Amino acid sequence: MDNIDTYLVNFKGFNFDLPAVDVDFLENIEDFEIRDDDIFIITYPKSGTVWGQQIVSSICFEKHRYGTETVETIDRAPFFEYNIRKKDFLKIPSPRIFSSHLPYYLVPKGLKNKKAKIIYIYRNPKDVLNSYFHFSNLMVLFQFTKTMEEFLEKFLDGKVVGSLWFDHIKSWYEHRHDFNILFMMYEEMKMDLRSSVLKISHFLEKELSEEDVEAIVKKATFENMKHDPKANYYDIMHKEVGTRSDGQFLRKGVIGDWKNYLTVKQNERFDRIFQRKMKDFPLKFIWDINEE
Ligand SMILES: Nc1ncnc2c1ncn2[C@@H]1O[C@H](COP(=O)(O)OS(=O)(=O)O)[C@@H](OP(=O)(O)O)[C@H]1O
Repeated sequence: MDNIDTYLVNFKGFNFDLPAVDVDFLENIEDFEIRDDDIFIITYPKSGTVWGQQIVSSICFEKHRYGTETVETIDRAPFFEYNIRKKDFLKIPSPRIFSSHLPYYLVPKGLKNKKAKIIYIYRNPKDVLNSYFHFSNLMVLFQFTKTMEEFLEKFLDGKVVGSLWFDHIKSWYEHRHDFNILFMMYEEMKMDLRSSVLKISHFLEKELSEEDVEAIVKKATFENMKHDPKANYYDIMHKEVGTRSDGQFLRKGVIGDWKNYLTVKQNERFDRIFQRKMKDFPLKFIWDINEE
């Protein structure tokens, strides 16, 4: 355990958000008892976690899908290592859905039984960087960074919650055979939400009617989530955790917004590092809405 500054703590080589993490929980995470029907949504921060929560919750729970309950998405699919609302995970009825940014080597070892399921959502890292820059400056739990240049430095050094993006995705992918895992790409979800919902429901072995699929797709659009108080995190951010301004969690939800924030020089630098680090990595990335 190594406190890096007032915002970051390093535990076993991975950076956590110091104000939000429960260190005792981390110490015991390896032995956390996994149920066969547990579902984990795992991401590097700002890659579509909350979107995944909304989709998976709507697939698993009819009441969530049709809005006939008052449960917020964060309570349907709580963050595992950031248990902000202090839920008793042992009392959550099955199927439990957890959200997490953990690296493969820190997740409960029961996940290796390959019965419980993991959905790993990834996003092109320039949009991750950009989303992260805005989010960190909004939330009091994260360090404020004046310029994109400064944040880029931190991101490329892995001095952020979640450590290095490159390590996170590469090591999860390399260890995919140890888990029952489905990789989903944010950009594909954006371009074809319906197919993505079907892919996820198939992986979760949930039968859905045409009406169900339609309801889930509708519920998981950016526009719907942005205006749905149970899904948009407004209360938790602004009333419970604390923000520096009136920004939104569901900021833009688009592909390629990084183009509005990275200079040509910053972009070229990113490309050079990306090419070096991701050489031979088989998953493709979509950087621009006009790409396929
Ligand atoms: N429905 C839907 N459609 C498209 N995009 C969506 C959706 N829901 C969330 N988002 C966008 O995902 C970004 C937040 O990522 P995370 O949920 O992983 O953030 S966190 O790590 O849990 O804090 C953040 O991206 P940016 O808008 O680029 O900042 C959210 O807007």
